[in-house]
Amino acid sequence: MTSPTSRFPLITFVGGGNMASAILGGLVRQGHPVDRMQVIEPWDEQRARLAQQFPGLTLLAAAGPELATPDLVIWAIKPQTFREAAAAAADFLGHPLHLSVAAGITSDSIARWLGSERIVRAMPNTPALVGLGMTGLVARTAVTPEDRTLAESVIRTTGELVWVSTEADLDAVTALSGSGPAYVFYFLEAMRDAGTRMGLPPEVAYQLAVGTFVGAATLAQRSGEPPQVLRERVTSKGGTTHAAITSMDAADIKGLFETALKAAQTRAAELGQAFGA
Ligand SMILES: NC(=O)C1=CN([C@@H]2O[C@H](COP(=O)(O)OP(=O)(O)OC[C@H]3O[C@@H](n4cnc5c(N)ncnc54)[C@H](O)[C@@H]3O)[C@@H](O)[C@H]2O)C=CC1
Ligand SMILES: O=C(O)[C@@H]1CCC=N1
Repeated sequence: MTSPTSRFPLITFVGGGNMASAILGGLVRQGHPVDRMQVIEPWDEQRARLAQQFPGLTLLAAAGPELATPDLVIWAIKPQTFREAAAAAADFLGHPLHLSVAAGITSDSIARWLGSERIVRAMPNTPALVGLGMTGLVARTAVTPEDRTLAESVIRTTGELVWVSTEADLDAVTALSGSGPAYVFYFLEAMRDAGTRMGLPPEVAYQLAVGTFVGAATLAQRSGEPPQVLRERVTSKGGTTHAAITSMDAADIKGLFETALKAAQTRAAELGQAFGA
């Protein structure tokens, strides 16, 4: 007999860490039944955590015959362990769509390991945990429009998405929005610490910094105006902002930022080479 929830695709996660939890959370929030999802996660403590967070979820310590039936397999493991996990799963797999969130690992490698061409690569970010993720996606040529729709429907539960044309573009996405939340947290630390050195209590400095990021990002999103216009509106002639931006320009913060992002992009390609096939 057909289960009343069987209209939902059956999804298996390989790896049940941060990213898998973020996507699982998004799916559950949007009403995807837990009995249409399963997770392969070898670490006992992490399985216990998932069991508590998502009661009723099927949790498996290793790949097995359960992998024959899913419509979608989400690879949410580290680039370093992907090859080993793929080897352990390959013999059990049916013919699902594969969605990988691993940084750097190319779809050529994944296709070779899994013997499948139906591969979408995604680069999400951790704000997916609160439904405000930003994900870049790229599809291998064999991926059908229906496959794209399935991948989109899953990722959309975690926030916004954009499709890019090439896997090289996905390395740039990785450097920009994949790693990007860490840059924001880094600035939050710097602003909190600077505020504290200027005499504010740390918690007040931190509250001001977070509120400023949320407010400025929301303003940029809603106004649709270019960031330099928004910046100029803050910058009074001969005023305080001008003093700060002049100091940042003198230190070439924008140039340093570009160097940093290019380092992340290069690292994504290196991970693909080092841990791919
Ligand atoms: N954390 C982030 O901000 C982002 C991470 N990513 C990518 O997501 C992937 C996963 O990252 P996280 O979730 O942060 O890592 P994580 O370390 O939180 O999760 C990985 C999980 O995989 C499990 N695992 C290890 N070997 C396994 C195997 N053979 N089979 C099944 N599971 C296995 C580990 O026990 C762990 O729980 C990485 O490839 C990373 O590049 C992508 C975007 C953002
Ligand atoms: O740092 C990393 O390698 C992963 C990919 C993007 C964010 N975290």
